[in-house]
Amino acid sequence: LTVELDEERSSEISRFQQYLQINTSQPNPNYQEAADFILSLAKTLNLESEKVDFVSGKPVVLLKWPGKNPTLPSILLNSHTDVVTTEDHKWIHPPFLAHINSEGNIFARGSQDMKCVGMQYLEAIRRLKKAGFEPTRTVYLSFVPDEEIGGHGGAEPFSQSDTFKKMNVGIVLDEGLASPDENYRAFYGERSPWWLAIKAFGSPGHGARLYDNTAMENLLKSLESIRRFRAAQFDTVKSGAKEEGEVISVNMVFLKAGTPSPSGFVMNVQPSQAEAGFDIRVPPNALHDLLEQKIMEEWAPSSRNMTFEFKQKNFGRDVFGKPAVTVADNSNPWWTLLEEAVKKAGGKLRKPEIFPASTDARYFREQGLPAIGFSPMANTPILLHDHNEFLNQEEYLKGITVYESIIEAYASFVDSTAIDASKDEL
Ligand SMILES: CSCC[C@H](NC(C)=O)C(=O)O
Ligand SMILES: [Zn+2]
Ligand SMILES: [Zn+2]
Repeated sequence: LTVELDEERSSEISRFQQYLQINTSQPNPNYQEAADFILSLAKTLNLESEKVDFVSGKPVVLLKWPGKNPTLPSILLNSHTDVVTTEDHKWIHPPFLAHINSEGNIFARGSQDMKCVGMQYLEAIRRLKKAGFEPTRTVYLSFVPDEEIGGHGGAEPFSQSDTFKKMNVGIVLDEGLASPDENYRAFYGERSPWWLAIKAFGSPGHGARLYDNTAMENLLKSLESIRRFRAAQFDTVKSGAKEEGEVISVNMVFLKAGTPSPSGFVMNVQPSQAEAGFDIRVPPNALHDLLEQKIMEEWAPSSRNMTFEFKQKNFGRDVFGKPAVTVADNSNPWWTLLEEAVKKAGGKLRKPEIFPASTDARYFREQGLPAIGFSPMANTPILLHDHNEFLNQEEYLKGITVYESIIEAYASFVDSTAIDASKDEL
């Protein structure tokens, strides 16, 4: 049952609750209130702050903790301010109340994805400042809008802006996933979203007739082919040969066909068109050309009177055309520092993974920057986008300690090449 928290810990929890209580759910997020809240916290921490609308009405809040050596590349701690929608009546506690139950579980939309991380960054900085720590590298925090709908109003324009270039970012931290066991998870890349809609056309006709080339039949052939492909990919995950992030996933997300009638659908007319939509996720090293060919030749061939359209398509490539992944071994000091810092804070890390869905980290990787996805939530069921999303308060507080350790290590890190480079400039 709940442990009594001291005053400092109680205020950390209560600030988290306040952030969760701001309804920033898509499609109508209250961004202004969230921005005002973050700016008010920044003031209490003496951080420099700026609000930039790269897209009108979609504020990015930028905070800065200046380092002693501003010539060194900076650290960027990114989080998104929006959350996904909720079906309120299916929750045991209202999703924007941030109710804490007797076990210390804080129920709210965004408690895992990812208001926890945004607040933990700030609380870690609060603790580090109180302990008298001074960063060598500059630490930036970005609170960005619209991650849940693709980042086109947030991280995408931000990562491509002059404001971003001037920040001279050397490493980005962004969101990860909860872990049901005691090990934290860290992500060095992610699958690219391909959201595909296919349409089949065919001759309409009497519902009792058997004839070739109906729209439904044309679409069904695609569905059979896609289902076989999905099953084969899933089998390699089930057998343990591959991780979820290493295969192509294809899930049907809509089906649209039939001739409407006041009582539902006309039952004795075979319709002249039928559509289906798929959420496809493509691993960084997958062969894009082969998949595209498959879509053209098997899933939506024009020879079967079919067309297709991508609602979202990202190749996950950096500026050099290489898969946008971050090196996750000891040849990347940022990776080693993260591993050591987590350990020092008493945590354990699973081996690095490909994030199965999408995050804003892809935009920073596309700029050629290392970015690690990490949300310190161990012993926690994965509830992002689900009903009754919650995070335990003890786990939240532990996460702050983990970030204290990471931020201290990152902001103090001075490698020899960086020293040489900064000397050259003098
Ligand atoms: C195409 S952007 C959508 C982003 C969203 N992110 C997560 C983590 O759910 C997703 O993967 O669907
Ligand atoms: Zn998220
Ligand atoms: Zn999300």
